[in-house]
Amino acid sequence: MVEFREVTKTYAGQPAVHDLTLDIERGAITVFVGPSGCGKTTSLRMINRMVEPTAGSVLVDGQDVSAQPAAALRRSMGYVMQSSGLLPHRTVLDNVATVPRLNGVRRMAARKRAEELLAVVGLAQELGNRYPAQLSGGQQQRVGVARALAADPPILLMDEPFSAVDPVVRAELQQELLRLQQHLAKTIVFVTHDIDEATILGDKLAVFATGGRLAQFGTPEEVLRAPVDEFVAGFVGRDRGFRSLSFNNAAGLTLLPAATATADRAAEAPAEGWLLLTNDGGGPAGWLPPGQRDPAKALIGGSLFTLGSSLRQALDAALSSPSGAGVAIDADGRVAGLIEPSAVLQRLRADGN
Ligand SMILES: Nc1ncnc2c1ncn2[C@@H]1O[C@H](COP(=O)(O)OP(=O)(O)OP(=O)(O)O)[C@@H](O)[C@H]1O
Repeated sequence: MVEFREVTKTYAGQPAVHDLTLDIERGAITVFVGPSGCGKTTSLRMINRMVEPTAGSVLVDGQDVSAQPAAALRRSMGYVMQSSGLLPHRTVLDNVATVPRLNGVRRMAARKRAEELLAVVGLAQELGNRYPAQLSGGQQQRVGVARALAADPPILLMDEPFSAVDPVVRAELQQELLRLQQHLAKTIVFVTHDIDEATILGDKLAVFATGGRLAQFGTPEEVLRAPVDEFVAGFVGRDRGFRSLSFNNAAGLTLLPAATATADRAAEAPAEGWLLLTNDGGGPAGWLPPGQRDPAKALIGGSLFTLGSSLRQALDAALSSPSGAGVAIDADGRVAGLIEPSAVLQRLRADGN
């Protein structure tokens, strides 16, 4: 779909991108990741000719982009950037309708489509008549995504789109993008310098190194488990072993039975050992330490492990639990058992890791 062929871009003799050859898969999310100044944005912008290569070529669907009119090419791809790039003097709806209008869609039809897109990206209809400055940063980024999707382009270019919002909103936006992508199946090229964001979103990661060199191209799992050199190993960080647990399915993990009681029955439970309080629906509701059976004294539980999710979640549940044993829940949120940290390690050993 998008191919870089021996692409180099130099500024005043200095390489911003050096000899990049890369195939970007159709319908997948490819993340360009790497430290600041290593050529990610420059590479992205050569796809829609915002930047022209010094040497080499970029092909889209087999056609060299340099042979296509730049303005039309740019309109044929969605583009989302860090500052949402919205036009300040136009309402949200008009911003979203901009590209369809440029493409000749009639005003009413473009606005109707814009209204639908606000819903798609999770924004309330009434925000449509506001101006960008009247929205939060996270809302502005959602509008930016809606605007990029408005002309239904097959390719979406996203340059650090979520880096200006706080971590909670950022995590929400990442999940929204993944949810959208399940239906849309766009070819997405996403730039970030955050390896966590890259592993969450990417089907493939292209790790860039200083000097605009492509250091590694592979799935997030490959990059975390087998970095090709010291640079990539250093960039993906010291937690990479822990992070790569996200790729280990926890099926077969040994669960221990949990001693549970609802708050009104807690006093009747044996005094020894930790007691897991449950609510009426059978879900976890806090922990009582050995010897303590007063529900008002319950300790807040740790993170929960949902059956079927990754070993990373399982280990995190175990490590964050006040009792030292993580709580596993089923799809209905009911307590399914307990996870000891040692069970996670056993499971890993069985996997051969
Ligand atoms: N228009 C320009 N003129 C001169 N040098 C440029 C220009 N654009 C980028 N560069 C240089 O090219 C190199 C790569 O820049 P680029 O923006 O692609 O990096 P990046 O990996 O996206 O970094 P960041 O994460 O900080 O945005 C940098 O050294 C930068 O200073």
